[in-house]
Amino acid sequence: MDNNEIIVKVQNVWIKYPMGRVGLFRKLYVHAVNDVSLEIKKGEIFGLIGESGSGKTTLGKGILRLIETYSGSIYWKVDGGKLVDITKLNDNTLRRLRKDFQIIQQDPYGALDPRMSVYEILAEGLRLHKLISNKSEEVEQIYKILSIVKLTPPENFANKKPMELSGGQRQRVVVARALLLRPKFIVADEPISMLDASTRGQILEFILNDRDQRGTAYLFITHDISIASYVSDRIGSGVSPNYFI
Ligand SMILES: Nc1ncnc2c1ncn2[C@@H]1O[C@H](COP(=O)(O)OP(=O)(O)OP(=O)(O)O)[C@@H](O)[C@H]1O
Repeated sequence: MDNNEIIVKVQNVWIKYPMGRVGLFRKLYVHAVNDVSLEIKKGEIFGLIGESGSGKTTLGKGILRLIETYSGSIYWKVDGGKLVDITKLNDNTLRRLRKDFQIIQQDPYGALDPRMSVYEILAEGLRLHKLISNKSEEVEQIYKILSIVKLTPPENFANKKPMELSGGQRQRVVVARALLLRPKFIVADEPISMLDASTRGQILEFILNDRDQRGTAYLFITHDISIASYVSDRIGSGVSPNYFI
C-alpha cells in the first residue's frame, strides 16, 4: 500500500454564508472557513478539532462539495491516479465520482430517510453507483456490512425503519452506508458524539479497522481532543469564524 498517495488536497479554501444586508447595497457574511489548506493521504486519519461553530462541518461538507466554496481548490484522487479539482466539475461528472468520497454525518436522527427500511437505505448507494449485478449479490453485501457493524442477525434489522432503532443502532447504519461503497475517503463528522461509551468504542474500531484493511483516508471531525488524539495520525484545528462585509 502506497501511504504517500494524496487522496484529498485542499488549497486556500474560503467558505462563507450570506447573513442578509447592511443598508441598501452591502451584504453581511459569516466567513466560516478562512483560507484553509491541507492534504490527506491514503490510510491517514486527519483529526479536525475546534470549538462549536469554528467551521469544522462547513469544511467537511465543502471538501465533498455538499456546499459550495467561495474560492480555492479541492482536489480528489480519481481512478487512474489523477488529482482533479472538483470545484470546477459539473454535477454529472461529480455524481460519478461521489462513490469514493463519502460522509458519516453527525446526527443519526437526521441522516436517515424515515420512510425507507435499513435494507433500502443501504441498497440505494449500491444501485445508484451500479456496484452489484444481481439481487443475491446485493443481499449478500448488505447482510455482510450489517454483520460488520454488529447489527446482527442482519435479517432482523434489514426490514426495520430508522424510528424502530436506537440512536446507536442508527449510527451503525450511517457508518455501514458509507463503508459499503468502499470509498477512498470519508468525512466522519462527530461520528460518535451522540453514543454511549461502549458503542463509541465499537464505532471507532470499525473506522480504524477500515483504515487498516482498506487504506481508507478520513477527515475525522470532533471537539474532543482525547478522541482526536486516539484515532488521528495528524491533527488540525478550526478557528472561530469572522463576520465580514
Ligand atoms: N447554513 C448556514 N447559514 C448561515 N450560517 C451558517 C450555516 N451553517 C453554519 N453556519 C455558521 O458557520 C459557522 C461554522 O459552522 P459549522 O457548523 O461549520 O461549525 P462546527 O465547527 O462544525 O460546529 P459544531 O462543532 O457545533 O458542529 C457558525 O458560525 C455557524 O453559525
